[in-house]
Amino acid sequence: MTFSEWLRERSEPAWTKVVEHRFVDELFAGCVPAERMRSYLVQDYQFVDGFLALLGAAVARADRYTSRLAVAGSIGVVTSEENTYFQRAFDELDVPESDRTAPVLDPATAEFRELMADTTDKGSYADVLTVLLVAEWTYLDWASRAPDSPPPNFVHAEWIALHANPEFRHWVDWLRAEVDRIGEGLDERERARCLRLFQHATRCELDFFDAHGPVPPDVRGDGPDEG
Ligand SMILES: Cc1ncc(C[n+]2csc(CCO)c2C)c(N)n1
Repeated sequence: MTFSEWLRERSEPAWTKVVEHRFVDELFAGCVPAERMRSYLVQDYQFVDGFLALLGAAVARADRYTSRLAVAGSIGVVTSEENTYFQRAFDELDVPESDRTAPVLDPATAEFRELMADTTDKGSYADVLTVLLVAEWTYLDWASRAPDSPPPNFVHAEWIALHANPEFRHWVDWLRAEVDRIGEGLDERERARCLRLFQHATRCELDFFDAHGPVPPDVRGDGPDEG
């Protein structure tokens, strides 16, 4: 078993709960209510900000030029196609300026950003890759379940298409191979540390989807679900 497979297996059942989340099924069916799609994307834009900083740390800490190049290539995607999607979706969903730039963060977003910020500041190249891998691989895995026919609304359809395409698969394949390569040089303690990070990031992904329902109000404890 490769190191990346081991990390994922040891992060069950949370991993599969992310990949098969109800939010994903609703997205495929094009029936995430606008209010929930809005809150998800507003929070995710804040996630992507921290994620971009983490990609920067990967460029800085990579042990060779070809790895820096591969990571830098993915930065181009986040800053171009992905960024225009957010702007167009925000327009479609009438997201006010304040929520685009400085929304109140959900606890799930805040925790994920803290994990990424800590890793950006203090993590080794292996640590940085581990957190990146969870964020990319979970998204590839859920998107791989997408039905052939896209939902009619572009906000739903493009969010699926951004993660269900051969370029994205290629990038995640590269990340996995890179984690496997770096994993070979790690000692026991460093591997255990990567596993803890992988499990923590997987839990953050699950909390992130859970925060955008549908979860009964008594479970979230913050009033009726308006979706
Ligand atoms: C909570 C959360 N986790 C993971 C992703 C996936 N993701 C983040 S940036 C990016 C661009 C490709 O490199 C992708 C696919 C997300 N959007 N939101």
